[in-house]
Amino acid sequence: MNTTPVLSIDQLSFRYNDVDVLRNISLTIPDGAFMALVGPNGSGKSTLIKLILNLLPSSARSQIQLFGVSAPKFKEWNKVGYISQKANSFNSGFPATVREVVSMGLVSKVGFFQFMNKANRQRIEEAVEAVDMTSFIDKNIALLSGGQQQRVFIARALVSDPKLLILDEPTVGVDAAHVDSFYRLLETLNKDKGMTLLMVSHDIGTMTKKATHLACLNRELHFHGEMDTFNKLDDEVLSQFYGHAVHAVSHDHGGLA
Ligand SMILES: Nc1ncnc2c1ncn2[C@@H]1O[C@H](COP(=O)(O)OP(=O)(O)OP(=O)(O)O)[C@@H](O)[C@H]1O
Repeated sequence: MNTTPVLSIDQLSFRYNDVDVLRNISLTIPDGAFMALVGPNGSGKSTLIKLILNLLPSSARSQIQLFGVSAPKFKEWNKVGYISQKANSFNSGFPATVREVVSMGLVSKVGFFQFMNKANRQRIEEAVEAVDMTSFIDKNIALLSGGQQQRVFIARALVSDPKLLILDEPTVGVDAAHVDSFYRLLETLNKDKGMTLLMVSHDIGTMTKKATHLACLNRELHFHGEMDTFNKLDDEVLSQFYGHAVHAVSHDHGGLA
């Protein structure tokens, strides 16, 4: 385990035109953590993820460090995998096999002319195996269920062997039967392979059980730390972080809508 945090953010603020979206965010993700980033609609979760991934170039990015390197200078993007919310609304008529979709995770990282050597073909097959989709490898992705398609997108993110996997509401649109196996897969990646996870979610109830660390965002960071610490907080303190919704969650472990 590495003592350099996988991600650290120091007093980051960001605004779209004249609207303050993120205020004074300081956050650390230790190597090997599974951090949940939760917050209501419009709280700035996707904006924060976009800043981390350089999808939103801004001078504010100098407040972010990835693997100990200032984000504007960071080059090792093969260490970072990303599964967006949109993966689940993928055009199901898209004519590509599982193998082809997963190979795209390498094309974007190493360039088209280098990617189809034997070693990379093997990496593609290993990524498909890791998500338990080997028997579907030459099937058209359009013929798969939502849960199976989502596994393929995870394989696409895994193929470059990332050290940090960022997931933006990955269970939206996935049927309940597949959500459980999805969390089992995340657990394997995190605990067995030591992959650090950052997962955006609305569902604080589920996250308190699955993740090791928590960040509660509502434009500002209301809580940031280990899940055990969060779970020991009493209702009064929780309400200050998150309003009445967390008060309810701490009793029944229901989800936040
Ligand atoms: N490109 C943009 N230009 C201007 N304002 C934006 C832009 N993108 C997002 N916003 C605003 O910034 C705020 C934060 O949005 P963001 O998408 O980061 O929140 P979120 O927590 O991810 O929300 P959700 O859970 O609904 O996806 C919202 O008020 C949103 O309307």
